[in-house]
Amino acid sequence: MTVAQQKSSSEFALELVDVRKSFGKTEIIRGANLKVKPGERVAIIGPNGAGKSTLFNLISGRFGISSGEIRLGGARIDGLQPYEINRRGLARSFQVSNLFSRLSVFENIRCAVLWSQGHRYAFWKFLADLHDANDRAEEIVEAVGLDKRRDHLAVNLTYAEQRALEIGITIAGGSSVILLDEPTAGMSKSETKRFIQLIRQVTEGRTLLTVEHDMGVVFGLADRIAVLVYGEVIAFDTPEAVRANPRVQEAYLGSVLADQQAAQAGH
Ligand SMILES: Nc1ncnc2c1ncn2[C@@H]1O[C@H](COP(=O)(O)OP(=O)(O)OP(=O)(O)O)[C@@H](O)[C@H]1O
Repeated sequence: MTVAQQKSSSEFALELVDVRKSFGKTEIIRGANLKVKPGERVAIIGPNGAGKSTLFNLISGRFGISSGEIRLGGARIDGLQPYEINRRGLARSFQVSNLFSRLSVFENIRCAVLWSQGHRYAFWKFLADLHDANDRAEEIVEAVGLDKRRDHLAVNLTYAEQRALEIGITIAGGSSVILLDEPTAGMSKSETKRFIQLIRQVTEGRTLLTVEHDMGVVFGLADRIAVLVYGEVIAFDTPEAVRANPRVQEAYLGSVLADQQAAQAGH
């Protein structure tokens, strides 16, 4: 049974309780609170330097927190190593540069499936016997729309296809909580639209957190939006409520939406 299939022992898939993080004397995350329900899609937005990437690094265990608590399905995960957090059901998107460029799409995803099952890099001789991993990898290749590219090397994929492969690798272990860092960055408008649809499909039934700058993606994908400003979550609500929130308008969204409208008017 994968972690995603286990019944959560908590009302919340992910909880941040007064999380703080300092680098040296500078406090970057200043008491962040967030309660994400199972199956919710949440976008974290905020100005440059607000601490969005840092928050992802804290949740996924790359950095330790200075104080507070982080809970996954009710159980504390702060203080654990990234691989331990991953085993408990939280997966963070790999960067494109972490793909095995000389392996095919299928092989990349099969590696991720095997890794999630506890195999490391000495598994090659057993590959032919690992039917379950093969079947699961086939399903994921299809789910991320790369079936026609199944046997192509990762290095030969287009950028958008590499990002799709990255999503496939992220979901391969069956994690219940998925963290995606700017999943559509660098894509064209039409690629972005297709990609939002793909993310919606492959994360169906899972909890999704994205860090995102593109407001089109945010409003197209998120059930709720967390607005991070100076290391604090100043609003966590539906897209409509966040858009209408005067504090958010003042701190962030007013200027972002004005910039986007100006950019569109200029085209
Ligand atoms: N490892 C680190 N050591 C010291 N300072 C850091 C470290 N990582 C991040 N910071 C600082 O923390 C602050 C928040 O950075 P972070 O990258 O989390 O913001 P962000 O909201 O993701 O920004 P952006 O939208 O520009 O990506 C910045 O001032 C950054 O310089």
